[in-house]
Amino acid sequence: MTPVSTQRASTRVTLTSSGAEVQVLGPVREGYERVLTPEALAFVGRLDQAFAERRCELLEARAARRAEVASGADLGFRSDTRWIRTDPSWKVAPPAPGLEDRRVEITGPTDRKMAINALNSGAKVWLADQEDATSPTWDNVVGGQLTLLDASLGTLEWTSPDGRHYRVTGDADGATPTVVVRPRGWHLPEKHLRVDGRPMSGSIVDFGLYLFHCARLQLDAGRGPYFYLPKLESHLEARLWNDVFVRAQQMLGLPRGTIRATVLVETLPAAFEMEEILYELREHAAGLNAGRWDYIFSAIKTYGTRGHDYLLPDRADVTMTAPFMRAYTELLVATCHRRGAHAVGGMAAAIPDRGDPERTAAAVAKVRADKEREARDGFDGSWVAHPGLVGTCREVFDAVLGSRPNQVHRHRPEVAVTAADLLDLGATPGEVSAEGLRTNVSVALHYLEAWLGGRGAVALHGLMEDAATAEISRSQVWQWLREEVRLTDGRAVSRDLVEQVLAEELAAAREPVAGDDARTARFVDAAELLREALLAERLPSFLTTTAYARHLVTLAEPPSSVGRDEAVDVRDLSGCAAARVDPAA
Ligand SMILES: CC(=O)SCCNC(=O)CCNC(=O)[C@H](O)C(C)(C)COP(=O)(O)OP(=O)(O)OC[C@H]1O[C@@H](n2cnc3c(N)ncnc32)[C@H](O)[C@@H]1OP(=O)(O)O
Ligand SMILES: O=CC(=O)O
Ligand SMILES: [Mg+2]
Repeated sequence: MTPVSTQRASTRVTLTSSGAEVQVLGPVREGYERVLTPEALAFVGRLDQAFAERRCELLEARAARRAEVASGADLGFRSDTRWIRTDPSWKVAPPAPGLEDRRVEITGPTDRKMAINALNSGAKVWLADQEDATSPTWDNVVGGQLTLLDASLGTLEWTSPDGRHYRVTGDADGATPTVVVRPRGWHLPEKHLRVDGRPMSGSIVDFGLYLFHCARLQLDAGRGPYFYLPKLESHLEARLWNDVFVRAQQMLGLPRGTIRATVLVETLPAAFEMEEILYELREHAAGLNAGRWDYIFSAIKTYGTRGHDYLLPDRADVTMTAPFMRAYTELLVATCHRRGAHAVGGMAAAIPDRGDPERTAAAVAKVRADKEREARDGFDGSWVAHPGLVGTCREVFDAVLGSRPNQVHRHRPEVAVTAADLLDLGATPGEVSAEGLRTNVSVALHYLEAWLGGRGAVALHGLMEDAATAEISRSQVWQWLREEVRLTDGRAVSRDLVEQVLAEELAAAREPVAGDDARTARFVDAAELLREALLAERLPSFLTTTAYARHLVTLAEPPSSVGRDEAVDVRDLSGCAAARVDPAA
């Protein structure tokens, strides 16, 4: 790697190297220098430089496709890539060490306590989440990398404020899960790190820092640098990731194919390109995951302006047995197994409550039923949100897999899913109720408040809520308002009704935190963000891009040549400011 020269201000590091000038605008707290080394920053800076333009083009392509569907064109399987789907000869790479058996995967954010609990949970895989379950504050981004570094070094420990000491001991046999890191999606920028005077991609930062520091440590431990790739909308986005992998491996002297990636099929457009996505990534592909929550959100985002035929009922009624959801998971399993890839199931949101055994039993029963359906359908393993659910998921998959590590051999030639099946949103049974409307507003409000406070996953009403579930809640309200849907109580959803429910929910949320100025202020900010998103003429692409730009960017000091507003343009949501229309808006 080219040597870099470093100038270090108290809280700002400027690097100059062959072509990459990286600035750290976030505070550099004690310990951060272990992750933000000149070499690591130069590495992510160069990667970002190499792929920034393509990232922005692909984000624009997302916006263009959404506009086409809004004006009446339908999604469909591509004709130009038909040969990929019909050529039976290609397969993805065989499973890498530590990824052969994925019967139970625990997901969770990368703070130290949760990480240790996940590593001790008995799961086969820990999805170390810098995405749906993480609020990307600067401290969470860098702190998460420190957690991953210490976990890879085997030195991860933590003491809670009440004196409880946490360390990694693994399961009863001392085994720890394989670590699979989920970086942020392509739409999110990292505004605390700049290269050539513009914000870097959050995906490249999360991926690049982990790869740089931990790839060799993971390989030495008999595993490897593994990733989950979120929110892809096309095979061209998979190609971009593959090219990033090839370049990154070259730069670090890692053999091609060392990295492995499991792609979340969690957007409606991506469901039409599952096979192409595996093909693009085939030397790095480990499998596909059915990311059900973002998938529902994407269905609303993509078809939400197409009228009653595409209207979804209350969130609680949009289950995995809805025809369009069933079509999606059936296609995913069949596609994966045809190509030798793992099919990994999704998240049942019910979670245990240690203060309420009855609620816990009901949650466990729900999760069991969900995992049983997945195991029967051919999935090779699935996700849980809580250590208390690891045993349930394992039991269910043990019963189907026995001593085999997976059921990739189980082909599903009988599965014949059409474009119409994937788009059959209107056949989802259920109704739109006043309670559903209120729950959506309440969940989105409470989730946003937590997110602004640095927590990316929370338990609300006995369910795990994260960025994906909150996006469903707010986009449903937007769609129901647009369609002026009649609720089961006879009222039509109107601006006035939405404003009224939001005001009532805000008042109810503020009451128990009266006297806590920080939380009160966050609820007010959350309500303002939510109000804009619910009443916007055009459904905003993501809640998190606006919330991030306005509230999560904490500069140690602006770069000397520019002021704060210029350094962090709150209108620039994606870091693609040059684009005519911000594709993340
Ligand atoms: C749509 C998607 O993308 S799904 C994937 C992304 N979402 C996630 O990963 C959410 C993961 N789950 C969570 O974050 C948590 O379970 C929450 C926030 C929902 C609930 O957490 P809590 O309120 O702390 O639950 P609870 O009090 O029951 O936790 C009991 C213990 O289990 C730990 N725990 C709970 N969930 C997890 C987890 N996923 N990973 C590791 N530890 C966990 C808690 O830290 C706590 O530890 P402690 O006893 O040492 O204090
Ligand atoms: O990331 C998973 C999802 O369901 O969304
Ligand atoms: Mg998701």
